[in-house]
Amino acid sequence: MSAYIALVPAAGSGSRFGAPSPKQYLQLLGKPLMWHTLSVLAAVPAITRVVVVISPEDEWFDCFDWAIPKLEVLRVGGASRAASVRNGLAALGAAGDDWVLVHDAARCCLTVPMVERLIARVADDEIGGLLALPVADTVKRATSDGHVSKTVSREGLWLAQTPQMFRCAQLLRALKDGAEAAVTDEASAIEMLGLQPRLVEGEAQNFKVTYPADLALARAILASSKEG
Ligand SMILES: Nc1ccn([C@@H]2O[C@H](COP(=O)(O)OP(=O)(O)OP(=O)(O)O)[C@@H](O)[C@H]2O)c(=O)n1
Ligand SMILES: C[C@](O)(CO)[C@H](O)COP(=O)(O)O
Repeated sequence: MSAYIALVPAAGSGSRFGAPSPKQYLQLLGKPLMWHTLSVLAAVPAITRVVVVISPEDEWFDCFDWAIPKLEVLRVGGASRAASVRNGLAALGAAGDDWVLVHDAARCCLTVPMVERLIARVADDEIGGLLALPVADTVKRATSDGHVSKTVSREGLWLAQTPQMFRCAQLLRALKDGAEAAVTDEASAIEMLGLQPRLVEGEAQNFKVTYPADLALARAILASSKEG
């Protein structure tokens, strides 16, 4: 039987957030932000390993007591998200047909049901798939000076989230085939092989903490989920 392995790229610097430490280590309800992310993945019964990829120069990870079951750390992060994922996959020691669920450290409001929905919808799929959200607003293309050049049909447009779930060997091949420079997510690399990943409905709360204002929203969501 194929295993399900969570791989969490966490080697980014959080330049858009602009905090003194990378955003994945900011305090959120008394824990580092990515503690919430890793805890959810570890709580999914089907997932047997939760592997976090940090930078070789990371000076923060060892400052915290993570106390998360199934957690492993690899200090093989690269210069881009895709390089961190590729290096992590290469170092995993997984079987080629194992499933890897790549999830951004910075998407800390993920829930167990979201992950289970992805697994249930994709496990029988040949290729794999990802959580994503259908675009709900009117979409504008901008001119270079910030005016509307045209309104784009939202029909068939989705916003990619994570986890993104693929077979280990196929994803590694996709990321090795020179795709790394061109892709911002795993699905794009798979698409470059001519394949069509499955889209599975995500949720708005599974947003990526990117800018400072995002932290208050993440705090509110996590606090209310603990109250309920
Ligand atoms: N070289 C990199 C760059 C990013 N990431 C990870 O990829 C995820 C999504 O990236 P993003 O939100 O863009 O994070 P940063 O690169 O840290 O942010 P920024 O682009 O603002 O610098 C994050 O969990 C981040 O830590 C990574 O592992 N290795
Ligand atoms: C993978 C991703 O989360 C999909 O939306 C996203 O592309 C990663 O963040 P980045 O800002 O593109 O690095």
